[in-house]
Amino acid sequence: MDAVIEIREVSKSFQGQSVLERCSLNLQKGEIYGLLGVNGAGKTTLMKITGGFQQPDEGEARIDGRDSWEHREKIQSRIGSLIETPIFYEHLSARENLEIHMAYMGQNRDITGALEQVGLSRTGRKPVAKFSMGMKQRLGIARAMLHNPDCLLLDEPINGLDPVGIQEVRDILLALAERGTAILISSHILSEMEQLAHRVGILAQGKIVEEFSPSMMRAQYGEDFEKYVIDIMRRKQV
Ligand SMILES: Nc1ncnc2c1ncn2[C@@H]1O[C@H](COP(=O)(O)OP(=O)(O)OP(=O)(O)O)[C@@H](O)[C@H]1O
Repeated sequence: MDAVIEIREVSKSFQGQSVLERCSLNLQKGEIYGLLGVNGAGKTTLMKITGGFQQPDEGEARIDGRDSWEHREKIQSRIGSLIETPIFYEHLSARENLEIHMAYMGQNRDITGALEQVGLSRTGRKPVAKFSMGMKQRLGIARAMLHNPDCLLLDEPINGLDPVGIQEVRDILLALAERGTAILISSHILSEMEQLAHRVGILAQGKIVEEFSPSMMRAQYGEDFEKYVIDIMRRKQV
């Protein structure tokens, strides 16, 4: 089966400091891939390169066969992404922000349904400036998935969400994957990855140093599962 996301031997340095070093990974249609790594491991950088928001020094990222950097405008109009803190028109409401986004994407989708899905349907005319961090995060998720993208890039999407929000987002992502969306998601929270990801990759020393299926790993290691994974992350840290 063809991969929706293909990252091949991507390298990236900032001011001579290598962050990614010949990093490769693939994602299939309908797959949720969890990117796990310590602070500064390069997860956000990898997400940005995947979505064509940053140019790799070497190697390539492809979405649906297209080079993400070369075709970044087209790619970014097709994928959904939530990378770092989402930026909104702060003086406008949640609905107005989504309307502007839809106009930009040249689409007309069910904004009411999307707001309901993320629990923001009753925010009315309240400007985003008055939203809590979790509410902004929910709005970012609604915006990322509003146009039913084939591919979603989500950098720590449950950051700032309450347990209800986490459950809602988890259900939404599982349903999207069920319908065929490929989802690359980063998180620091292993238990969250376990409940969501089909495959988890540990990013350390600039590349994926270990890949596993959380359910198989749990079956194999039982209660020692977390310890095993944290040990790998610790050992591979530079
Ligand atoms: N534009 C930039 N200029 C300089 N350094 C950068 C830039 N972007 C990222 N870095 C550096 O690259 C490294 C990896 O950053 P990145 O944000 O990708 O890590 P991360 O795994 O997402 O971290 P966290 O879990 O803390 O969010 C860090 O040392 C960061 O300071």
